[in-house]
Amino acid sequence: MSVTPEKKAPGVRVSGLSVVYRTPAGELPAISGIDLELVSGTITGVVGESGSGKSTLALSLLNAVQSPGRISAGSVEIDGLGDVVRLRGEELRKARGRHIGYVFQAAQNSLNPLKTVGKQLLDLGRSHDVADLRGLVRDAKDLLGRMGMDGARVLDSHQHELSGGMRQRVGIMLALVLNAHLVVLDEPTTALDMITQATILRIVREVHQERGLTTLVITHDLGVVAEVADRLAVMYGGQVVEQGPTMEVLSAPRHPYTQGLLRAIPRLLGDIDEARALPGRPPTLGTIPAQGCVFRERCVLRMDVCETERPPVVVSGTSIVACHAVEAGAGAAAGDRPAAPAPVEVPEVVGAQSATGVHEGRGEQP
Ligand SMILES: Nc1ncnc2c1ncn2[C@@H]1O[C@H](COP(=O)(O)OP(=O)(O)OP(=O)(O)O)[C@@H](O)[C@H]1O
Repeated sequence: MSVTPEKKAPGVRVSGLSVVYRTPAGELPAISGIDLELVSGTITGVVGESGSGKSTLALSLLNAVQSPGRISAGSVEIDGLGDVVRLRGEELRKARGRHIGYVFQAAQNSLNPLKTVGKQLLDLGRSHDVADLRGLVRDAKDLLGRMGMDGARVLDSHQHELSGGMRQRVGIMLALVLNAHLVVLDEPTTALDMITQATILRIVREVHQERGLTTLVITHDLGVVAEVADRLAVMYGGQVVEQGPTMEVLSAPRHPYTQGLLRAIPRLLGDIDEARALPGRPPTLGTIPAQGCVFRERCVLRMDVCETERPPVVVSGTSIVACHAVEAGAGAAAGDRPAAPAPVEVPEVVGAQSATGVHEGRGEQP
């Protein structure tokens, strides 16, 4: 298959995507049957608790799921590249970096400690047949300068000479410098202080607009998506349970899980007791229910059908929610509706508090 990438923000359509990991108990699904569209030129945020499958989804966009994992079903159609799940070898290597830029979790620790950043930049350029290496260095300095750093100094530095926030910005520079038009950022601001986090989110937004990108931001922090994302997808137990325009989802969440996540965020103003942690724990690979609704164990709207049937997808405008109770409520007369919790406020502070409490990054690299 020949790859003829378009040099403009590509649209991405993820359809029926499932990934399994091999375990002593057999192959178990980490994500199953995911449908998600990244609209050309927009920023999509994917949010969910640790283990919900966010990083696995991000890796799938690059066809970079490593053994013991594998994509077991579905497709990832990227405009100009086709179905990435079918790409192999050199085509796949070229697609990554050149057409799909990415910063993976723990990017802060993924630089080569023995080489300067500049040397690694040149290696990257050569491996992608960049003819104008001077131009590449110029672009890198420019990007680093935009992110508030002295580009020349950073390129001359080794990893240990840079702070965590600086390394994170170097990671973002390396994701953008080959001029990819689809960019995947997995936890771009985790482990950064609030000021650095706000700076990085502003840069992500600015560069996205200036360069005309399609961007996917993976995070466990609802404050981060509220800050940068045009659209939001909420993951739980390896499935997307709600998606739609960010402000719509945050101001009128319909899935009980999204409602629970929002309630768990303490406010700057107001009574701290009003923040209510979502009771229970998210499922692990071995405990994701094989049938029915993956969220039912923690759900206040649980019904009998949730035990056996995967929730139907309820579409309303450009928002989608997968929930039996929402479907029943939407279809029933007002008096018969399940008692949906009241709407919740949009988070006020960027990253003031993780939506999900503790975050456990593993720092896997493709
Ligand atoms: N290499 C692996 N081998 C076995 N199981 C894995 C592997 N990588 C991920 N998993 C499992 O797959 C599920 C999804 O993990 P994933 O890392 O995609 O979630 P996540 O939402 O990104 O979590 P986090 O925010 O902690 O990174 C989890 O149950 C995880 O334990």
